[in-house]
Amino acid sequence: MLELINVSKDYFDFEFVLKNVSFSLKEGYIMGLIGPNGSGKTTIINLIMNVIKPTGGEIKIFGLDNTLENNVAIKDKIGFVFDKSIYPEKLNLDKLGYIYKNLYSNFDEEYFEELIKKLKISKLKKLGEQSKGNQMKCQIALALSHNAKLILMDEPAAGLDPIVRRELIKILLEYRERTNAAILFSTHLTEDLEKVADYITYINNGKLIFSKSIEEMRDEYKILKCTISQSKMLNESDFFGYEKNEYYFKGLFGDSNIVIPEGAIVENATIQDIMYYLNRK
Ligand SMILES: Nc1ncnc2c1ncn2[C@@H]1O[C@H](COP(=O)(O)OP(=O)(O)OP(=O)(O)O)[C@@H](O)[C@H]1O
Repeated sequence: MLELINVSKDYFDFEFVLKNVSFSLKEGYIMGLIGPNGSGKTTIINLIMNVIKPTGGEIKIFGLDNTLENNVAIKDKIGFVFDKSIYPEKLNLDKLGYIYKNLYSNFDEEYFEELIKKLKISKLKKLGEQSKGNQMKCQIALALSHNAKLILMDEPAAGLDPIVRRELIKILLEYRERTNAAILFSTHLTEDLEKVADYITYINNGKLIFSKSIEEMRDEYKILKCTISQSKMLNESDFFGYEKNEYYFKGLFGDSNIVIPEGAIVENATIQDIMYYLNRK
């Protein structure tokens, strides 16, 4: 469905913003794209959308090279949300719905109306007169309105309140159920991903750190918490990252052979723990 093979991007030939990134996503699965600010998430989404060109590597969508000659066929089946609204501010959802109906071969008017109701947005208010969160909701309704088989979303939950974020998760799960689409979305809101993602792809500094299923991640990364005196018997180099002060030690590890000090607590790492401690190497 979506495959990135050794994709690299640099600007002005000197600084790589992405280096040899490879991962794939199958239909019917939801993948969260995570990474610190400036790590390359938006660049990846823009490359998949063919808005910018890679310096090296290949991107395949529905088995087709995402180059210009396949652009129309591919775009027809992609629903997208960018981190900033790309539509003229004087348009409203009513007009945009009309444009989408003419642009996409599978526009579903009934479902579009349903989404507008669920997201509680106005069809008639101009985009420029709507709050940032509501502009995002408009993009989401449009992205899901035409039976796209691949949904790409760059920070769709940014600026949404917690209630709407929950609704968005429900909508994405329902959409996947309806269409068996693949959904890739970038976010800093890792607790949302715990609820919805099947796979996590972690980018840091333009490099792929991992692309794994949530189950693999849970098996592979654990958190150990103990007092500083209990930690004396630990080998700190066994940890991907850790923090300690004069009272406690907390670290991320993966090796099931490490000896756990008596009284220490071992628990599953959250996505946020994994990002945080891998960054503290
Ligand atoms: N047009 C450009 N010219 C030069 N460098 C660019 C350009 N666009 C992006 N970059 C650089 O590419 C790197 C990755 O940026 P990108 O926007 O993909 O990160 P991100 O992971 O989406 O960040 P954030 O979480 O802050 O949105 C950054 O260092 C950025 O400065």
